[in-house]
Amino acid sequence: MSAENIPSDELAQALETGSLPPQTVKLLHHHAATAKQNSYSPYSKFRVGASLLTHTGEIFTGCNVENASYGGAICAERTAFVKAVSEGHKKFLAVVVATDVEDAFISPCGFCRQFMVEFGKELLVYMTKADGSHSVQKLKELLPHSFGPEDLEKPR
Ligand SMILES: O=c1ccn([C@H]2C[C@H](O)[C@@H](CO)O2)c(=O)[nH]1
Repeated sequence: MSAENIPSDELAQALETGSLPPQTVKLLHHHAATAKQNSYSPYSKFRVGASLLTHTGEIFTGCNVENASYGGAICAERTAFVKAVSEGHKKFLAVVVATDVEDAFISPCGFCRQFMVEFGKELLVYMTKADGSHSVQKLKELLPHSFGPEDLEKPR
């Protein structure tokens, strides 16, 4: 976890407006890009880092971790989520994904979208280019008509 937490007024603004202040996105991208340096991706050579902002302002990071079995690879987003959840966090405001791709905003894979929707559809997903410029969408826009924990509570 980062020692630098995000101030509560910025978190309140994010909840109200559905976006984070530019300096917060910049900080989160910096953390994601730093985590990307630890990417273990000898097979794809596609480095990914993610930073995850909790609703109380903590930042967790992750990178993709590949495996000789190929199918055992874990994406950067899921690494960050698992780190945060296993430290007791379950409410999140935003995730920022960083790659080395220069001319496209890389968005989370379908598996990660499903994994993340478990913890809330309102999550802000910041997709970035290598230079830190970004595109942002809510998870519910990236994964419409999703299946989630609430469905398991429906009468059957
Ligand atoms: O949003 C993404 C997309 C891909 N990957 C990883 C999985 C694999 O290690 C490599 C190539 O797909 O990139 C991520 O970590 N996050």
